[in-house]
Amino acid sequence: MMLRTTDRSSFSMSEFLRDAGGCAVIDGGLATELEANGADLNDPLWSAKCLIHSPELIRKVHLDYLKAGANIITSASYQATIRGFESRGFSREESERLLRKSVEIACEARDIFQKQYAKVPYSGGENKGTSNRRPILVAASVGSYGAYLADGSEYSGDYGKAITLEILKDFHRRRVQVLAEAGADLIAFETTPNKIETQAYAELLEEDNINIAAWFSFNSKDGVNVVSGDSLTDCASIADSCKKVVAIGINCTPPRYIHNLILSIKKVTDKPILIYPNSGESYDGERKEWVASTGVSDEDFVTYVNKWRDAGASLIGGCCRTSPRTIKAISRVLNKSDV
Ligand code: MET
Ligand SMILES: [Zn+2]
Repeated sequence: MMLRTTDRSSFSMSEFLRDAGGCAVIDGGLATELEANGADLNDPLWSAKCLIHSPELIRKVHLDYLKAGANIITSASYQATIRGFESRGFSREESERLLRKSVEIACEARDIFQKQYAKVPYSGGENKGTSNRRPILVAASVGSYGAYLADGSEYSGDYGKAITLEILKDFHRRRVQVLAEAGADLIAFETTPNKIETQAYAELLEEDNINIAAWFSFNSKDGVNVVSGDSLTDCASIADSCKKVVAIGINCTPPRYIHNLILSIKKVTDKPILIYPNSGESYDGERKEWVASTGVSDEDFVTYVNKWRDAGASLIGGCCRTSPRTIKAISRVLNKSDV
């Protein structure tokens, strides 16, 4: 029997962006929208808890984002890790099955949307390049090692001296392989807090048995560097050098910082730039809640969108505490005709 491995590393972001009309809409916050739909995610697995208990809710939220105009939906695997599932009593096989399930749920939502809701279904293949239909990608989310630790270190990027490049590669390797083979179009490395993890992802993508395109997305809390204090341009340059990386950008960062960060990234890459800021509220890791005072309304958020596009971003969406309403507003600003 011949073994076939899926090779999605030849995915073309420029073709996708052309089909999407030059600019694409990323979905909004997944975990926070699951919470808005009633899920209790106060758990080290965060949104991945729903893979075990409420997959239908994940499908609904993906579908809500597609109905709001998203071109890219991001799977519920941000905090889904083999080690995390194993520590909850799942076997290695069951843990891998849950990872695959995150991608399958997103693919199901895309299928349902294309059959039931899309005004003009996307058929890909022979119809590629024809106008008047919305291309949709499934991105498999990979959150950082800090997200797995669930101790707030995805927002400090401080893993301590004991964590080496090899440890990070070993932590992510099988997870990325499983997600890559589950049918996603690309991997979304999200909320990447430091340079060492950026390097780990880049080296993993060069390995023979990982064949998928990826985007690298960083977070910042000062509008200049990534959250650890490492240089954003150093991190973006690592991403730029990696052939499998098809877009580079920023997520889960307050909207007010985004413009400057786009300009920094643009200095070191010609690859497409993606941004999906959070609502501007900040997460208090100790109290485990969002602090609302500096939040940006959906109206305010979308007033930034044209500015971000003019600065060079071509994939725009939202992260934590943004919702299908935010995505609908972004789609309208970007003139998506089918929303
Ligand atoms: N894609 C993830 C989500 O929206 C990103 C979380 S950032 C902490 O749930
Ligand atoms: Zn976020």
